[in-house]
Amino acid sequence: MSGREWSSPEAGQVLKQYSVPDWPLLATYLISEASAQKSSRWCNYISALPRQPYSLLYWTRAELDRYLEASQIRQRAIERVTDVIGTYNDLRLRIFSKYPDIFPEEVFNMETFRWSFGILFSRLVRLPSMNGKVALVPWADMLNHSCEVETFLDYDKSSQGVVFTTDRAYQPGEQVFISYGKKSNGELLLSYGFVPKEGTNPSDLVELPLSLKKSDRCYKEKLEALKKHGLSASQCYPIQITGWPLELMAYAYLAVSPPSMSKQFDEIAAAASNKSTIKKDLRYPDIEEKALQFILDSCESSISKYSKFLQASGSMDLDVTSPKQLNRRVFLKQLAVDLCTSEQRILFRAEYILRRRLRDMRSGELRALRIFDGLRNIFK
Ligand SMILES: C[S@@+](CC[C@H](N)C(=O)[O-])C[C@H]1O[C@@H](n2cnc3c(N)ncnc32)[C@H](O)[C@@H]1O
Repeated sequence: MSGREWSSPEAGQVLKQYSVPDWPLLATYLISEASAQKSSRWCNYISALPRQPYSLLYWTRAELDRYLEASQIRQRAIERVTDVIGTYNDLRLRIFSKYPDIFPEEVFNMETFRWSFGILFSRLVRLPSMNGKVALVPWADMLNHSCEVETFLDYDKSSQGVVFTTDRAYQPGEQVFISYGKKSNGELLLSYGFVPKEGTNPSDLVELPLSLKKSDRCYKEKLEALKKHGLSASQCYPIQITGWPLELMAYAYLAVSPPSMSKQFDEIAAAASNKSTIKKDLRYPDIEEKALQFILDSCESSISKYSKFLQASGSMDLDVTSPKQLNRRVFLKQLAVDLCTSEQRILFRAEYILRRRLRDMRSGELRALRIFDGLRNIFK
């Protein structure tokens, strides 16, 4: 973005001088152009943008705590809000405060940054053909997402524009969708403020938190091994309706492994790290049952958190003082119910698979024990 493209060229020059990265640069640009109103070349585009994008950036901390307590997306939203506040404060301290005439606080403040970041999170397009460069693409960002299409926006060199090709035939007047990428329902809520219909998103997943037990005799050694591979005593792993990653199983092996396996702690912790490039399907038959039980316990503890929220949501006091606030709270609560229902559904599936695997293992062991007892009786 060159200085000439700014309605306020001085603002563009200052940001260039400070080598501001893409996202904060675009966020500042958007605010600057919005404040230029009719004299901005993007006036029509900006006036069509939502005043309040629907992302989780616009949920208060109390709303996140209340409605998303069961989901790990709550933590992601808190981190995102913190990042946006941090980015704004950094720009304010390093740049805006030094050029108050170019960046007056009435225009460049936390509220306008929350808006511009909300717009970026819900409308930026990543262009694979331009090495993943991000861009706001007027018209293309009017397209809604569908989990059922495989149509992505990209830069096309021959036509020198952003294009997409539909993956199916559409009837005249029918709504055309694109894909915002293979994102879970939680990620779609986080950035775009909506949750797809239940069971329609093949990329959906739930983050399952796992933790080492504080009472573990090898807690210190295991934690050390985890830290060495960039992990901590509590880790989240994605579970999909189709299964879970090898890293999750490795973490479970580490959590249940006895002191006699201390020599393998490092190898297991490495396999639990998704940073390791060599994916290793570790197998420790002696502790497999314990590891599966550990995952099952974690699933059940998460499921009960979702159940508690979903049961309470029916009779939840929305604590409002105006009809406008009531509409907002009803809307947010419904989004949270939809998200929690979809995440809990994945956990129910994992619980079913784990219980069946454990039952098969245990009945196999029982059969082996019976055969062993039978043989012992014969020899008696
Ligand atoms: C890139 S814009 C898409 C165009 C949008 N309708 C608009 O012009 O504001 C992204 C926003 O559209 C909405 N959106 C996109 N796909 C949706 C869907 N499948 N269901 C509900 N809302 C959707 C969300 O509010 C999201 O933040």
